[in-house]
Amino acid sequence: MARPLIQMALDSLDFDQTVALADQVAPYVDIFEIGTPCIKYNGVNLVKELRNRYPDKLLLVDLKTMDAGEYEAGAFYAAGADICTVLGVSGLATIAGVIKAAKKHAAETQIDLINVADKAECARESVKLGAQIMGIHTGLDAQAAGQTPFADLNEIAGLGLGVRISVAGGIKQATVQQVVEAGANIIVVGAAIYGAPSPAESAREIRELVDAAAA
Ligand SMILES: O=C(CO)[C@H](O)[C@H](O)COP(=O)(O)O
Repeated sequence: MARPLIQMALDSLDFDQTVALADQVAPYVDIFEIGTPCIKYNGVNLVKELRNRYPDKLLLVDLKTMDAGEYEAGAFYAAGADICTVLGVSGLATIAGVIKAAKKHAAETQIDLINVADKAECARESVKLGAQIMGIHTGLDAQAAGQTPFADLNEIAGLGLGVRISVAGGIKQATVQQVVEAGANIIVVGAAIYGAPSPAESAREIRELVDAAAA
């Protein structure tokens, strides 16, 4: 099995804390995600800062775009994003716009399937448009209501779409093996790392668990 990537969700609002957390976990993760509240608060300058600081890491900007896809995402790809997210619920015109912006910068587009009623249909149509990554995502509010991403991951992984699958939503040490075995190519972790007494130690553990599960 190809080594799954670990994506660190940087979900603080504070610019300096975000950069400091990235520095702590950098040895153990493959992708830095600038989370949605974080990018809304800090904007394109944080993309430029992380791009300059980490030229060799993948950088995902979790825009969760809902409209004006090409226009909104274009600025973030231009600033150095490798991947931007667009909401599946936004519709195919907006998804196509983000994909168009990504192509201009030789970058990629992730579809966030959060709250999409027919996730399989949305995923199939997005792949036809050229999206490279499907994001299975149980958001923080849904997590608080007791939901998990595992059933959705199994459904979308089972479609055999030939694109990478990302999974997010409370993933932690205890669930890493389950999501790797279910077929996730990108494991997103936020609170289980940034909420730990030692984020670096937690990231190191998750790296070991992901690599062991994929071996
Ligand atoms: O995109 C997000 C919320 O919308 C989070 O970044 C994502 O859910 C990962 O964080 P956690 O591991 O804490 O769930």
